[in-house]
Amino acid sequence: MITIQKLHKEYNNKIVLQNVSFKAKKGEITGLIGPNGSGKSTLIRILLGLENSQMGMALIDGKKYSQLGDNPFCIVGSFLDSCQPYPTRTGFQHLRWIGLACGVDSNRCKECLELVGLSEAKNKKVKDYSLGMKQRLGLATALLANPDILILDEPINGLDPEGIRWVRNFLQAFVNEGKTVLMTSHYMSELELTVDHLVGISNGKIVIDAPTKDILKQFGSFEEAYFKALEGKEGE
Ligand SMILES: Nc1ncnc2c1ncn2[C@@H]1O[C@H](COP(=O)(O)OP(=O)(O)OP(=O)(O)O)[C@@H](O)[C@H]1O
Repeated sequence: MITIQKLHKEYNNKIVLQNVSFKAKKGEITGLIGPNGSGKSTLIRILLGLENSQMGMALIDGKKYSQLGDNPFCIVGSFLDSCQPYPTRTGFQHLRWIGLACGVDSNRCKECLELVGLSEAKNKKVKDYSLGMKQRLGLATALLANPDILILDEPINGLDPEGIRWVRNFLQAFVNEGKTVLMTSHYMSELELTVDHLVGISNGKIVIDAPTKDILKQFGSFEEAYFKALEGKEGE
């Protein structure tokens, strides 16, 4: 489980996250939406120990990332849009390099390439991968140490419909094993099909935190729910 509790973050006196609290539960895909600059990536970076917050907590199974032990990759796998593989390495070399850092052997690297459908492209250089192939490689990297939790920043960005469908099916099978996913995306209608729970953020504040089925029952779509929630906040 991922627990975000009263998180507060400022950069140069500009508030980016304000009293943000929510949970991403086991057995569920939780989607995090919000416009550009609303604080989604900052929240994820805090969760992964790449940034500090001024107040509040971001916990993975009750612990800060830095308290997860010698091999946090076994507990949580992540995919950050900003982390690009070295372009002249092959897909396999990229995984092998990360695998060596987290105690994973070359068979598991091959297995992960197979899982994401990149076996045939394993000896191709990353610079020759399409965007969709790079996204798949990012997912393979997150899965390398067989974690129970995935934290994915924009995993479907730029994917074609087949790729998006593949990621959806993959993540749903992942949480059906009792695992946890937290993912961000701008594609609201795709998230309707993918996530079990939605958290909406605007100007660093939570504006939605509800199960998908309740949102769709009440508003018909994530888009309607999100913009209604913003109207509600404007009136406060
Ligand atoms: N290292 C930093 N120093 C100063 N300001 C930052 C830094 N990182 C992020 N910000 C600011 O924090 C705000 C939130 O950025 P963040 O990247 O978290 O938003 P986001 O919701 O992920 O946006 P997007 O959807 O465009 O990826 C933005 O105003 C951004 O300029």
